[in-house]
Amino acid sequence: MNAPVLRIRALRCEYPGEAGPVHALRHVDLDVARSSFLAIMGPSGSGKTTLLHCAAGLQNPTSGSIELDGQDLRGLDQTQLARLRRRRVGFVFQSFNLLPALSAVDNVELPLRLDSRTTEPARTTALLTRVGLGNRGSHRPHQLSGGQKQRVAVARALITDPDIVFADEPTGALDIRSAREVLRLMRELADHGQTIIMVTHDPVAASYSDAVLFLADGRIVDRLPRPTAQQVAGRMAVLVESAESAVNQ
Ligand SMILES: Nc1ncnc2c1ncn2[C@@H]1O[C@H](COP(=O)(O)OP(=O)(O)OP(=O)(O)O)[C@@H](O)[C@H]1O
Repeated sequence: MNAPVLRIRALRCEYPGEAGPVHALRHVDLDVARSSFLAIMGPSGSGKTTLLHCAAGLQNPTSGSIELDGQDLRGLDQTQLARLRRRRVGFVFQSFNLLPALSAVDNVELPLRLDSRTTEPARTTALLTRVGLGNRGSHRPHQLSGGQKQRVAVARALITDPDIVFADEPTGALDIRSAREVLRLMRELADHGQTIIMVTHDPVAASYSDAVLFLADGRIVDRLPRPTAQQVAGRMAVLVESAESAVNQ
């Protein structure tokens, strides 16, 4: 593999808990290739969100290293981490997180404005066209369907030309048809060179990725390249069952 765009080594993350520390990530090593679409799955509480947040510079791990395109996040102070989040990564959330008072165009341009950078109307229009909403630029979120809102959110994530787009349950709030549209879009983006890391509970969503990483109890326990939804569902059933029997012991 060429130099990975994301390189994680010996990552551990603990939270304080009443009965001692909660080990959310125990020892995670991970290389993510540029232009790849990676899905992260695992039972509830297995550490998916923690891994996504650490990798995106939203949260400091307890120990271990994270390199984004060769830059070690460990040495960065909060201001530098905020700049890295604004410029080098994009986010897509289950709940869209669009500002209701702003048009689609203004929502897409928001990351540039927050970073005091100039906007280029032609680029915004091109991005909205790329996500299939070229004629919806003046619409506000309440005038858009769930799938359209999420496609605006994808365009917003792309406006800074990020190294990686992190998507946390991007189809969790969508009906099946809208979810498929968003997933097809993400697949197309990855085919055109965009690196995407997506946390999902949905085996069908995971089947759009190049590979699925399975977490259990804070560790990577399996990896499935070129996944089918059936294969993913089968592996998840085994992991959920063993997580449940561990809790009941
Ligand atoms: N802020 C926190 N304080 C204490 N414990 C936390 C905190 N955030 C997460 N945890 C714990 O860390 C572990 C991993 O949580 P995380 O949210 O990363 O899992 P997840 O796989 O994303 O779960 P889900 O699928 O339910 O969203 C869980 O045991 C969780 O209870």
